[in-house]
Amino acid sequence: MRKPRKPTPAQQRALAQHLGAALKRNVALAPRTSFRIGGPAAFYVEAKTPEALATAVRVARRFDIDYFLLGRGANILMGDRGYPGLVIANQAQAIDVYGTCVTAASGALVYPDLIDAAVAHGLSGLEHYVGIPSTVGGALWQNLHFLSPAPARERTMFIGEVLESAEILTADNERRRVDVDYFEFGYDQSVLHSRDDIVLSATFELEPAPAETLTRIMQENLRWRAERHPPLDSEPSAGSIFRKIEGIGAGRLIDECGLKGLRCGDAQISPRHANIIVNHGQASAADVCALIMHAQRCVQAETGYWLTPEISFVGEFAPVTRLAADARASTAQPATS
Ligand SMILES: NC(=O)C1=CN([C@@H]2O[C@H](COP(=O)(O)OP(=O)(O)OC[C@H]3O[C@@H](n4cnc5c(N)ncnc54)[C@H](OP(=O)(O)O)[C@@H]3O)[C@@H](O)[C@H]2O)C=CC1
Ligand SMILES: C=C(O[C@H]1[C@H](O)[C@@H](CO)O[C@H](OP(=O)(O)OP(=O)(O)OC[C@H]2O[C@@H](n3ccc(=O)[nH]c3=O)[C@H](O)[C@@H]2O)[C@@H]1NC(C)=O)C(=O)O
Repeated sequence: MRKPRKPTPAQQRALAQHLGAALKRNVALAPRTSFRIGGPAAFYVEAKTPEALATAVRVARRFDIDYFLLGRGANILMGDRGYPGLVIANQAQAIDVYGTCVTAASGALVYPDLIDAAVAHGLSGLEHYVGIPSTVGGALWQNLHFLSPAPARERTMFIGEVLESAEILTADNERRRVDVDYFEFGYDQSVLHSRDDIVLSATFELEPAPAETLTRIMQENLRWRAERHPPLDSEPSAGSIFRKIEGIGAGRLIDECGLKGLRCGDAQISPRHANIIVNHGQASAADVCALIMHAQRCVQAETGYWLTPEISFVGEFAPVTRLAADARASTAQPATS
């Protein structure tokens, strides 16, 4: 990814002129990410509707201003020096239900808002993703997934299976309705990784189902997550740090290298799940990067596998100053607070 640039004075004037009072400066981003890490956005705008989202993106593109589209901030590590360009926070959240179809603006939260709306109408297809932090746009970007219902849990289910169509803003700034095939969904994969399209809204085709079935699936899935993953509210994280290694498991490799519980500053490889790094309060992006690099080196040296990050690294990063040796030493001294 190209290093984002600070807008020139002429670009800053264009932003102020076209975004008006909605444009904010120097806005803290850490509270807007699930990791609660990272420096501020130099320029920041909240888009409350798909139209406002399309406008903000068009302005940034027209004046060649670097921008980042922020969803729930659940799959990113924001750099300690923040984002020097324009952060567009997607807060377009309208949800409409017609028969068995649910249409949501791309900034709507999959959980709780979209799932609650579907379940309240007795509609099945989205309840599997309960407890996973994501906007609708982020969910299509990554083809949000979870295991099929208990007790079998025999396969992975993907949100692409219930997507009917979406409205996108193409890289050429055209608003277009596209169907599910357009997305070329795979595991953690969609066409959005390789094209500059923005999802504005999405329509899901769901199936009627008894309320008891939907409630049971949601309770079982919430329990599954609570048993395996650190709680997001008290131990902020970005979910899995590394991509899945099919049939082996990134988490298993890190665990087998004895790295669970390893700390660097306030960042720690979760003692509960080795593929999740948690922030104990004041962790910096540099602390997280030190743990990532350390895990990559250890796993490669001991198993021959290279761990590829699943999260996106956004903005400007300070150098990693605390290194593996410090991190390893800190495991010998359990935190006192
Ligand atoms: N399975 C699990 O347990 C978990 C899964 N996740 C995944 O993390 C993601 C979190 O979503 P969210 O917090 O909303 O996303 P983020 O704010 O973390 O942004 C992640 C990326 O999504 C892309 N994106 C976001 N919104 C849109 C949009 N409207 N149109 C096109 N691309 C978009 C952007 O890609 P770009 O930079 O290319 O524009 C961005 O880099 C989901 O995909 C979810 O599946 C997260 C935690 C746990
Ligand atoms: C949490 C995420 O997604 C989750 C998703 O919730 C669940 C359910 O579908 O399947 C994946 O988890 P996972 O725990 O199976 O993935 P990995 O981290 O690769 O672990 C694989 C296996 O390793 C073993 N494992 C895991 C952690 C650990 O500390 N020790 C260990 O031995 C477990 O047996 C586990 O099943 C997704 N992770 C990835 C990287 O794909 C996320 O994307 O942020």
